[in-house]
Amino acid sequence: LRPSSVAAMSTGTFVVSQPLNYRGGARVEPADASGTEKAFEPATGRVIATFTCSGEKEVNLAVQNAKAAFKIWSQKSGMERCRILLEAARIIREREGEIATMECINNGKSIFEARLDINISWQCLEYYAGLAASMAGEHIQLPGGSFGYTRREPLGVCVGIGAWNYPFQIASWKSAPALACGNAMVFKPSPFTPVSALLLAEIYTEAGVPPGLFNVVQGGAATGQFLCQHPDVAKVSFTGSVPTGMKIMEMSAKGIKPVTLELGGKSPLIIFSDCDMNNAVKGALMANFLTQGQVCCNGTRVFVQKEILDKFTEEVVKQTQRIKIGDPLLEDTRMGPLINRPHLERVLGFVKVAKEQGAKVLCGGDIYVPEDPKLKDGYYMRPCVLTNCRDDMTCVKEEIFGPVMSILSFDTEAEVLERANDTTFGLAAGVFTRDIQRAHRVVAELQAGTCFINNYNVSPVELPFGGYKKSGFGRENGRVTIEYYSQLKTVCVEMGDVESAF
Ligand SMILES: NC(=O)c1ccc[n+]([C@@H]2O[C@H](COP(=O)([O-])OP(=O)(O)OC[C@H]3O[C@@H](n4cnc5c(N)ncnc54)[C@H](O)[C@@H]3O)[C@@H](O)[C@H]2O)c1
Ligand SMILES: C[N+](C)(C)CCCC=O
Repeated sequence: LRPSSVAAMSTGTFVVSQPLNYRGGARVEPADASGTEKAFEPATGRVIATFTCSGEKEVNLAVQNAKAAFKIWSQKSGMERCRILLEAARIIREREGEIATMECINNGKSIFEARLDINISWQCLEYYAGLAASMAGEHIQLPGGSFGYTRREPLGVCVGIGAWNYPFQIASWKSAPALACGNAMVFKPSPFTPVSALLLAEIYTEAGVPPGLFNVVQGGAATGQFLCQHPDVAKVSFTGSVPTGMKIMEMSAKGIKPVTLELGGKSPLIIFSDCDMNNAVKGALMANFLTQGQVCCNGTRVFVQKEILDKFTEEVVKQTQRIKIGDPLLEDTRMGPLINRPHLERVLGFVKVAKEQGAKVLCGGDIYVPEDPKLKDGYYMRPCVLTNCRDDMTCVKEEIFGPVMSILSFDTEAEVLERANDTTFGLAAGVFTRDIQRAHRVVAELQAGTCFINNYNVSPVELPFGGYKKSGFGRENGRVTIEYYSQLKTVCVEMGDVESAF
């Protein structure tokens, strides 16, 4: 794939002809199989790749390659790792258009958003390159001239398993801190979006990592299980649903492997009547409709204080109806298709149940057929705003993972806090208010790993991201993630004689 050819690509033309596994610094066909999968272009419903899912033998080969590369990489100084990661970040930036185009074709998100995702990805590599160079232990003075020190050491071969909504970004968020700490990685993308992780693998190689440091194996649950159960894997970092997260944790527990779990959510967004209305409306759209609503941290339970309910709702509906749906590769498109047909039907099913349970559809919630004939088999729907919602409705309780916003009204701060926290999820939350004291008081009470004040779904790589409660544990991004990809060795040094108890 060369930048010029891919960047110039139009919807309905791309097919994958190269192998989709990456091992030992090159694309390879897997050594064995556990079935085949098809990847689609959601915009047209076309198959763009049919590929073999990796079996146990291929997973083992990838892990062995990673082990060999780990020996070389883990001996490098932080500065040496920093230079290579910076070079990888530079290449991603240079190839942003090509990578964004691939992401757009395979995932369906608009090219506008795909560029933002790739932008965040190279920033993530830059950030951890910087931290690689400054990673250090402590020196601790002990009595009698003795002393101790700590070494922050890598874990070994880490496994990354990704979801389909942010394919390149997830691969970057996992690999950048892992590699910065001196680890190797075997990454398994979602079988729905197998393509862009290969571009990252090629970029790492071009930047100068040892062959085998970052490998890609393709497949679904069976391949993922081989990875999690492999005895030479030191850690699993998983992004996906709560039910799969539970399985990953169970498998990892058997090998006493640390896990990072980035799982689903049903996050609250609280709009107080003293908010800046313009910003609150924009925030609600950002909280619900990025990537066709298929975002883990979306604020889909929008609690609006009664005094401004009508005005806010009217404006949200007006702006939602203006969202340009269609070919995701067109510059002015802001909403593309959902990931696949079954998922589209699942999301439409949630809207149907919401209506049956008494919610009112103010806009959207139905299939959208673009005028362009080549898009007629794509998976489009119109973004939906629901009102008359109650806390016990399915649309308010369950993660829909589609463009469906539920508006709920509230009277008091105490009431909305209790309702906002009444969920088993705890990924994110947001609050819009001009009252700075209230803003901080409210976020202190919200049971969520990431809270936004007067904005939503921005993700600076300097800030840790992750969940409370069933939304998982461990963090991605920020300085703290170094702790999730390294272990601390304590060295105790005696400068005198041994005082034996015997
Ligand atoms: N918290 C976050 O950062 C974050 C980010 C993106 C998506 N998500 C969540 O991901 C979900 C949507 O993604 P999805 O549908 O791809 O999730 P999923 O759980 O179905 O799959 C995620 C990944 O796990 C793999 N997998 C499935 N079964 C497995 C098993 N038994 N063993 C090992 N691997 C297995 C899949 O092949 C895929 O690569 C949503 O719930 C969303 O909220 C969370
Ligand atoms: C970049 N966002 C919008 C914060 C999404 C992070 C990953 C969640 O699905």
